[in-house]
Amino acid sequence: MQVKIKADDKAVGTWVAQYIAKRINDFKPTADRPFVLGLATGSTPIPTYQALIELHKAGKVSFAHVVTFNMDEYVGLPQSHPESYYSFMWRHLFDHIDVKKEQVHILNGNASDLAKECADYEQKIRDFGGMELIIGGIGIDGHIAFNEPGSSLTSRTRKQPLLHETRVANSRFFDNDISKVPTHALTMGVATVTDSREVLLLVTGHNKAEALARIVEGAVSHWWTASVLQMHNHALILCDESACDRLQVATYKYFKEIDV
Ligand SMILES: N[C@@H]1[C@@H](O)[C@H](O)[C@@H](COP(=O)(O)O)O[C@@H]1O
Repeated sequence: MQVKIKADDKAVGTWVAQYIAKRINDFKPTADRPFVLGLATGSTPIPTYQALIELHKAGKVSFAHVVTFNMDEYVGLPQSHPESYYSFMWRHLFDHIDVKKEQVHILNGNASDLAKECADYEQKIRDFGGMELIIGGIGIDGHIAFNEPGSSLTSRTRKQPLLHETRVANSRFFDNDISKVPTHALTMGVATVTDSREVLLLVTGHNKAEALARIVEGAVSHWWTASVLQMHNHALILCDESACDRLQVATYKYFKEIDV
């Protein structure tokens, strides 16, 4: 696991967008051999999406042969709801780049058979040969996608109850009214995420400082599910200065020194 420390969330977004664009361009995707990209929601990736849109508009990257899979979606929230992850992704990224609806995959939290929806999603990822790169954020409790504390590190795409803490955090998108926040989500499992050949974790802001310290310095644990990235052979954490507030000085200096 490698850690790169940037000044702020904007610098993280710029770096990650340039990195994604380079990975897509180096891959030289075609219709028969698309680049399979995993994507996330939340406020953390927004600067990355803004920077990706700018790169696209400047002609530096095309998504014509990119296939996307989103990490998660709320259960029972209408797709048209402004806070569904479907709406989020179109609003913040897909509406502004050259991606067509059929290239985009987002779990359907209103499917009549949710278990089948999850199994089919896993199969679809496999049919595309697996994900080349996935980007994600973390919750304040260290969850990756919606893999709340206690999720098996070998878990697969499934329905997951949301912790009270997560619903409180996400209530800011629902008029600060926790009763409006869905109680369940469909989420890629931890192992679905780590099957990606490369994982980029974005961690910004002081409220993620404890999670970052646990994930980087703590033991691999189902209690801080993103800590599983310690076991991944191509995982990169992009964080900003304020997210480093709880790292040991030696850890901070080490990652600064080796990032040349
Ligand atoms: N399911 C999402 C996660 O994918 C995201 O990482 C997390 C943090 O969101 P934010 O980036 O807004 O702090 O929120 C939700 O729980």
